[in-house]
Amino acid sequence: MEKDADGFYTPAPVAVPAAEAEAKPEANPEAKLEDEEKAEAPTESVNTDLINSTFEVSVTLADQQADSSSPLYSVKTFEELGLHQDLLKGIYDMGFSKPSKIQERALPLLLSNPPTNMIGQSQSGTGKTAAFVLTMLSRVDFNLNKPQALCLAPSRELARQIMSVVIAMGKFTSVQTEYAIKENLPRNATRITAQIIVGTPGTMIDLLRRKVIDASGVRVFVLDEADNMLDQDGLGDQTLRVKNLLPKSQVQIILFSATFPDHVRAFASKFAPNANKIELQREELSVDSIRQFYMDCRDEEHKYDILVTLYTLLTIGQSIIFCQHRHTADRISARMTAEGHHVASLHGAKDATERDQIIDRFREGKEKVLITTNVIARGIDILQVNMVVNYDLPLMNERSNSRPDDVRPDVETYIHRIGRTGRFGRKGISVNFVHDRKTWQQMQQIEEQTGKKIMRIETNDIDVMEEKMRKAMK
Ligand SMILES: Nc1ncnc2c1ncn2[C@@H]1O[C@H](COP(=O)(O)OP(=O)(O)OP(=O)(O)O)[C@@H](O)[C@H]1O
Repeated sequence: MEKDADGFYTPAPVAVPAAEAEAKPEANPEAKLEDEEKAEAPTESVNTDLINSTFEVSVTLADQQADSSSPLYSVKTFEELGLHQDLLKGIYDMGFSKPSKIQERALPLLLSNPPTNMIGQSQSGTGKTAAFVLTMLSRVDFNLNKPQALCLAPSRELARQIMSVVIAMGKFTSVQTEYAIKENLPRNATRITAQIIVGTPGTMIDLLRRKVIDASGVRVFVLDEADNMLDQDGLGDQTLRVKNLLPKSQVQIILFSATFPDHVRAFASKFAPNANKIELQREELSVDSIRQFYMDCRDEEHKYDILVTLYTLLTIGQSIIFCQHRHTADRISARMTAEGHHVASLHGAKDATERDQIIDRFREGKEKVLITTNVIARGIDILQVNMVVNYDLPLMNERSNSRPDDVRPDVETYIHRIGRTGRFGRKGISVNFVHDRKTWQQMQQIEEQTGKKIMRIETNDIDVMEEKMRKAMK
C-alpha cells in the first residue's frame, strides 16, 4: 500500500464476499443491552440546537488550512466537491469556508455513483461528521416520506450532537429527522416517516423490529465511532443486528472513526465490503495541537489534591475530567462541590433527562468543569474545552486483560479522550495523573504506542506548573 504526500493510505477497494460480512456470530444477542441504553430513562422533547457555543472561540484557521501537512488542509473548495446548492448554503451558514482533508478526500468518493462503501479515518476534531452528514443529506429524496438514512453512535450525547449537525447542514432543505434514542419517541409512535434517523443501536433495533422504522427505503447506513460500534467486546453484536435488519443490497455503508485498531479492522472490512478506505498510520493518530503532560502524584488522595489545585486552570476555558468509574466521578464532584467549587458530573447511570441537561449546560458554558467517564470520551465536540484531565488512565476492560496484575491501557480511548480538546486546529492540553508504578508503566505504554511525548509537570511548584500549562494553552 502506498502512502501519498498527505499521509493518507488510499488503496484500491478490497473485495470481500458479502456473505463473509454476515458470518460473524451473534453471541447471545438478547443478553447484552448496550450499557448506554440500560441507563436511559424517559426524557422530554429534544433540544436540537446544540451547537450554540462556537461563537466565542476565535481561531485562525487560514494558516492551518493552507499547510499541506495539516489534517485541515485542502486544495479544493466545497463547490468542487459535488454538493447541492442547498447544502452549500448550510455549510456556509455554519461558518465553514474550506473543507478539511478528510472532507475533501471522502466526499467525492462518498457521493459518486454507484454508491460505494467507505471506511474513513481521520484525527479527532477534523470534521468527519460533516463528511457523513453531507452524504446522508445528499442521498435522501426529500419527496419521499420514509426512512432513507440511518446513523448510529455509541452514546445518546453523540447522537444528539450528530442530529444538531444534520439539522444545521440541512437547514435549507426540507429534510425530516427523528431520533432512535431511548424514550425520545412518543410511546404510541407506530411509524416513523422521517428520512434521516440518528440513534443508538439498542433503540434502533427495537424500532426496526417493531416496524416503526420501515427499512425498505434505507440507502445509507452510517456508523460514527465505527471501531467502537463494531467491537465485539462492546456494541458489535447490536450493530450487526441493525445491519441484518436492513435491505441486503442498495445500502451504502459508511464507517468513520479516528481509530481503527487491528482487532476491528478486519471485521470493518467485512461489515463494509469493497469499501473505499482512507486510513492513518498509528503515529498520526493524535493531533499535534494537543500538548500532553503528566503529573506525578503520591497516591489517590494526592490526585484529588492536585485536581483541586488545578481548579483555576480548569476554569480558564472548559475542562473534562475522565475517571474510570462512575462512583469516582460522583465522589470527586460531590467533594469538590462541598468544598465550594463549581463542577458537574455525567455518566451512564444518570437518567436521560438529567444527562441531556448536564451536557447542554456544559455546552452552553454554564458549567466549566465536567467530571465524567468514558461515556463522552468519543465524538463530543465542544470548542471551548481546552483541557482534558485523565484522573484515571483509560484501561482495557477485564475481558481484554489476561492477568489482573497486568492491566493494559486502552490507547484508543486515550486518543479519543484527549481529542475532546484541540478541535479543528485549536490548542489544547491534556494532563495524566500517575500515582504508582503500574500507572506509570501504563502511561509509558501509551507514549510508546502513540509515538507522542508526554511531558512531566512539577506538582510541588504551583507557579511553574501554572505558567507551563497556560503557555501550552495559548
Ligand atoms: N470545513 C470546516 N471548516 C470549519 N470548521 C469545521 C469544518 N469541518 C468541521 N468543522 C468543525 O470542526 C469541529 C470538529 O468536527 P467534528 O466533530 O466533525 O470532528 P470529528 O472528526 O468527527 O471528531 P471526533 O473524531 O472527535 O468525532 C466541529 O466544531 C465542526 O463544526
